[in-house]
Order: sequence, then C-alpha cells, then structure tokens
Amino acid sequence: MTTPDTVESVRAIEAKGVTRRFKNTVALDNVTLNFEKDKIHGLLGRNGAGKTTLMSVMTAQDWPSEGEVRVFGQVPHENEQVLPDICFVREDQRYPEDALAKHAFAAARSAFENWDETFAKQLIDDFHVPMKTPIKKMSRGQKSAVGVIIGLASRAPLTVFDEPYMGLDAVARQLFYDLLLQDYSENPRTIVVSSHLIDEIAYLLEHVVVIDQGDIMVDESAEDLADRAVTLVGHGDAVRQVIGNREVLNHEEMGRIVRTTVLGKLSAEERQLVNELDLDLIPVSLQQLIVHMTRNNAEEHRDSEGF
Ligand SMILES: Nc1ncnc2c1ncn2[C@@H]1O[C@H](COP(=O)(O)OP(=O)(O)OP(=O)(O)O)[C@@H](O)[C@H]1O
Repeated sequence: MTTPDTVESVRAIEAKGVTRRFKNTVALDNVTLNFEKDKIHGLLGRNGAGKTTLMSVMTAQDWPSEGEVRVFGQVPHENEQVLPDICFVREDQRYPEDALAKHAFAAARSAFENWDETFAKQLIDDFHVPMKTPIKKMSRGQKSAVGVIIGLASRAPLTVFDEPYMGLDAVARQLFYDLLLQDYSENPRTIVVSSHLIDEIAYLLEHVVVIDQGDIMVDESAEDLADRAVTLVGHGDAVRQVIGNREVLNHEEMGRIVRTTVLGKLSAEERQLVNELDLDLIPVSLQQLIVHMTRNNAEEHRDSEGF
C-alpha cells in the first residue's frame, strides 16, 4: 500500500507572503508559491522583476522583510541542517583575489556531500576552464563556466542557477543545457533556473514562474502554459474563421498566407475545423506569451498610476 505524499515530501521550497523591501523599492510583494521536489523550474521575468531577490531569499542568502520561506520543510536561514543541501550559482559570485578554479572546486567539494569529482573533471574539459588563471582574471564566459560546473557537479538537492549563461557563448550554453538535462535525468533533484533567454531554456522546464514588478504573474506547469495560446498558419480567410474574436498576440502576413498567434485553447470542434481547412497548428513560443503578459501588466500598472 502506498502512503499519500505529505506536503513536506513533495515541496522543495515554500514561500508564504514573502515581501522584500529595499528602502523605496518593493522587490518582492507578498509572494506565495511552491516549488515541487525533483523538477526543473524556470523563474522568468524582465530586468528588475525580482528574480535574483527571490532566489536570494529562497536560498537563505537574504532575509525577507516579511513572510516565511521553507526549504525541504525547514526555515533555511542559518540552518546547518538545510544549507548544505542548497547550491546557489550566481553571476556576481565573489572569489578571493588569487583564487584559482581548483580552489573554488575544492570549496564546493567540501561543502556538498554529493559532489562528483569525476563529473567535475569532465566538465572542466568540456568547458575548457583554464586552471592556472586566477578566477578574477578569467573572461566572463570562463567565470560563468566555473559557476556552472559547481552547480552541476555539486548535485545539491536544491540547485539554483541565476542566469548561469551570462557570458557563455551559444555553443557553451547549449552544452550546459544538454548536460543539465542529462545529469538531471540520471540524478533527479530540484533545479531552479532564471533566464531572459526564454525560448532557449523553454524545453528544459517542467514548471514556469513568471515574476513581474515583484508579483507572481504565472505559476503553472509548462504544459498548461503552452496551452494558453496557439499559432495558426494558413490561408488568411481560413485562419480568421477559426480564431473568431480571440485576442491576437502576433500576426504576420506572407502574401495570402498568415501566421497568427491567439490566446485561448482550441476546442475539439475547432481542432477539427483546423484539419478540414488544412491549417497548421504550431505550439506557441513561451517567450512570445510571456512578453505579451508582462507588457500588458506594465500597461495596467501605468494606467492605474494615472500615466
Ligand atoms: N541591494 C539592493 N538595494 C536596493 N535595491 C535593490 C537591491 N537588490 C535589488 N534591488 C531592487 O529590487 C528590484 C528587483 O531586483 P532583482 O535584482 O531581484 O531583479 P531581477 O529580476 O533579478 O533583474 P535582472 O534580470 O535585471 O537581473 C530592482 O528594482 C532592484 O533595483
């Protein structure tokens, strides 16, 4: 007989009513959300939306002004039982003046009990990390690679990457995504990734959180989110017949052929009509959907502020 999962057994992170103020800025405004265990979560949003602040509070690197965070069922701040389970990889990581990559890896080896030395060595080769150059003198991409290697090889039960790709070129970024996915499938754990490059990481994500101006705008499975809109391609008249008066997110014309993205799921009848009219139905780009949502939110805020 299986016992039902308890809340503690399925949730890696619980944030309840979390607010973080910096003088006049409310970086997080009463944020409540959960990140389930053993999933890859995306934390997306515009510049200044509150992503780094939320990640810092969730990983106990910063305190909330109000509210509470729990990681694996416990308040993580100054909690030696939970902190060794958390690896937070951030772009602006500081290292001592003369630290070499081997010093950073040695520190990670002693901090994280699941550290995999063989995997770390493979990653050092894969990302061509110079081992004799002080980290402070490395290029931006090389520094990012050091962080990415620590995040991957630590195999921490909760690993949080704050825009880990900064500075990595397209080839290195793809390598990171591939390695992350492969290693995660072999060693499931809870991973949170923040990024501006939404479409680039969309295929990794099982759960998507979109934050805008300190508020959570989206908190749902990637599958449900993808269902919020569709793109139809085909003859203009036929596309218009299917979309009716749905809200149009994007519309392009190539002669008589149009490509239109609309909000809303299609019903079974509408899907049949799509087939009969010989239209192509394409999943919507996550980036397009999120850009639309955050732009609308900004307009609503502006209107309510009387601009
Ligand atoms: N230490 C701080 N002191 C004052 N204001 C801060 C501080 N840290 C963050 N903020 C403010 O809080 C808001 C959220 O910042 P945060 O860094 O969390 O955004 P972000 O979503 O990570 O942005 P980006 O994508 O540009 O990195 C911003 O308005 C920022 O100016």
